Amino acid sequence: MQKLHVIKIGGNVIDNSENLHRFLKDFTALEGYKILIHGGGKVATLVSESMGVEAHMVDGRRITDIDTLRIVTMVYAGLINKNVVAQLQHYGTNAIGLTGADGDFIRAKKRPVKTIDYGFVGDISDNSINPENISKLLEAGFTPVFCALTHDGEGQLLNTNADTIASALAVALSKLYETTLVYCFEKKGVLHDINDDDSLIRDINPERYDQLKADKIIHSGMLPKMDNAFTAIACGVRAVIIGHSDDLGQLKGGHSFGTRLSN
Ligand SMILES: Nc1ncnc2c1ncn2[C@@H]1O[C@H](COP(=O)(O)OP(=O)(O)O)[C@@H](O)[C@H]1O
Ligand SMILES: CC(=O)N[C@@H](CCC(=O)OP(=O)(O)O)C(=O)O
Repeated sequence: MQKLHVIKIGGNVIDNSENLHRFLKDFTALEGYKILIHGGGKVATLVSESMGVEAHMVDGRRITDIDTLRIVTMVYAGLINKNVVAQLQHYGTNAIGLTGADGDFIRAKKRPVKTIDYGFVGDISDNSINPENISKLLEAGFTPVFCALTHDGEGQLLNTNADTIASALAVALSKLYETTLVYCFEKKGVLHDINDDDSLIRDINPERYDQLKADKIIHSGMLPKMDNAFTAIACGVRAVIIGHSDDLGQLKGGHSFGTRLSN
């Protein structure tokens, strides 16, 4: 089996042009098949509020009414995706920018209304990604760059968390490739103390994760990220790394970095 890296980059890195450029250069230098997924929640919130549309998040998910959907479509599929693709072309990666609607690569279902109406937020279910179709792009020499939008197959775009898209892509593609999922953000990895980069936790298994959650060492945005990561491992992804975008270059020599999750 050939190797594949599925790499997600978070909103705080996208927001910092120096970090973003360093990351995109290191991403280009990484050999073999790769797919990039970017978030951009922070930029979407800024643009939304500048247009007079208040941003609401519940459990790390954006309440996406029709005005918010229009804004996130402009920001994720337009502003961020096309800038990332243009920079990657500049560094020498033949990137192709995509939403889940392009090529029918990622379908999702609008989240049903229970106690909360999330609006146009999509959940990805099993078999909603066809890995063979994405593989055709990889084999043709393209590097897919996905933003945080999916579609329902009936003409409706949906907003889907970028960590979830990365995990779902990694799981689907692990049927064809030996896949490593990498979550890059602005910290060294999962930390004992989020203000101390020297407090990196190098390995976490599900038992340790339960303990770290109970001790409130892991909280907020890191919770859904870890849940997505453990789901990926349970479903066939070979390894998951959570670490700083500046350290991606370490993968080049076959080294690891940040926090490594295992079963
Ligand atoms: N133990 C921890 N170690 C590192 N970050 C943590 C931890 N617990 C909570 N966090 C928070 O999780 C955030 C990352 O989640 P999120 O903002 O969703 O990431 P992304 O930028 O990739 O979208 C960090 O910025 C940090 O504030
Ligand atoms: C449904 C939902 O919440 N979608 C996310 C998609 C962007 C994202 O995931 O961005 P980060 O990775 O930068 O957080 C949102 O709109 O914020």
